[in-house]
Amino acid sequence: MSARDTDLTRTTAAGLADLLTAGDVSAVEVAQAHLDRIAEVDGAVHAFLHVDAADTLAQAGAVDAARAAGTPLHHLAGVPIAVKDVVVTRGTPTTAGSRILEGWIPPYDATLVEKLRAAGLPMLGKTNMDEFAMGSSTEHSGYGPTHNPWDLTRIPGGSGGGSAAALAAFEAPLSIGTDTGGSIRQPAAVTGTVGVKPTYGSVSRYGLIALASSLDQAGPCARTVLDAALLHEVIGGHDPRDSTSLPQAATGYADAARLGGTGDLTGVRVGVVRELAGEGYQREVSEAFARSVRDLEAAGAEVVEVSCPSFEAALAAYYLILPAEASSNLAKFDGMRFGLRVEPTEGPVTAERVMAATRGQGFGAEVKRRIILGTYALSAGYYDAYYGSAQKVRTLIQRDFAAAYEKVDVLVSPTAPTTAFKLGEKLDDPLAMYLNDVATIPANLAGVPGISVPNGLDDAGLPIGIQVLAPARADDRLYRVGAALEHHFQASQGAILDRIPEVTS
Ligand SMILES: NC(=O)C[C@H](N)C(=O)O
Repeated sequence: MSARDTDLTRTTAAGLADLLTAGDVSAVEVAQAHLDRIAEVDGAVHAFLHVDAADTLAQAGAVDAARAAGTPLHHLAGVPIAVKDVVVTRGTPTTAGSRILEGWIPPYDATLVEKLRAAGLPMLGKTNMDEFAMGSSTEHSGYGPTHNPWDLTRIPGGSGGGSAAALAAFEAPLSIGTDTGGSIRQPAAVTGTVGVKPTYGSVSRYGLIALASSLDQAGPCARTVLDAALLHEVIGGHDPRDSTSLPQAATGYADAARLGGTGDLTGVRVGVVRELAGEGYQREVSEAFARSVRDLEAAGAEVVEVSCPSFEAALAAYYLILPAEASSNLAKFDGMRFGLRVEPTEGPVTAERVMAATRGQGFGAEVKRRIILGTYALSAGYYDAYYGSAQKVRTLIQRDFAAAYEKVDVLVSPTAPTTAFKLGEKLDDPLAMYLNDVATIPANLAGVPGISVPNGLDDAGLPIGIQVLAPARADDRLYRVGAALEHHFQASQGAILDRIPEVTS
């Protein structure tokens, strides 16, 4: 790999866009540099499930040709991107990390993929994830785990560990994730990258393989807050093909990031959520959070403590609502319509027996656990006690957010209770795994947006994240406050990813 290639893979998306616009590099060169990097390190990281170099280079070549012909292009045209494998891509295998979808090639593109293609962002490949986005470590992938580039013996977070690891390993400058309970923000936190869960309904769900439809939200992942904002503007906006899509354009995010990048937060009211700090958080995570709160005050923000008592019940409510919705969404994987089909080894080949054999073999243990939980929670005699109660908690959480936002503009908390743990450490303990999302889940239940921004390293040199939450449709505030936090952190300690050890295969 040449020195120039190294520079291109370490350049931000905004920086690459400037180089491309100025004609200093071609889209093919940028794509090739990232493909070389993937070839060099992905054997060790395993961020990608599928890479098709010829296809990526063809997309990049088309951008170069359009530029040469004088066609007006989007500013990010030619900046390559990795896409989580839960997002359907026409002609490119899409598995959602599950063996049950092995070999399935979608006949259409998700709306967000159409938007990426229209803006000219060449797709580098599909990234690894926990099966159907169920997990916080990417170890539940049917295709083997992704390794955290900071320490290959540790998890990269989940479910979108591949999308986060690809950024931290400099394999891609941008990626797409989905966040149902924290799957964009928690991987961002444990890999030292930036991840945004937009307001529910602000990025189309059309073409996402649904986990829990009332919670799922696709969003941008990047190495800087500005890059995430630029990507959000590409993928966001109303989509008539998604019945829960908001009638709102995705504009003003990059401007908000630039404003926050000055470091000034005069007049911004920030709430520290009492229930999302303190007990159960790793010491260094709490210390880093306290330091950022002082940074926010120094930046001119007015910081107060707020209480959201029902957040204590968020995790429990989530683990009723999510399995209930997932058990219904996953019913379509029946061995007849998509991907895997397993016939019973003996006896008659009936539809029911093909379904049982396919689902028995095609789904992993975590998926089966949640289907069973969800089916139980929805069953006639228990519906009110479980699903009904969980929906009531959801309303209480929404009310807590609404009351908090009467007093403050944004809320802050640590993103995840701990830094990256060892591969295998929590695999036999589902509850310990679920607790990773304790601070991220309330936002999904309420539909409000959140961002995770790098916020330091623990004593072992592993990244820590801070989360900013805003009211629905006020995603611009995430970018303003997130960029200010990034600015102050970098001014005192430099960019976190400058301290990542080189990946050795
Ligand atoms: N997709 C997510 O946000 C999922 C979350 N980590 C879970 O296991 O449910």
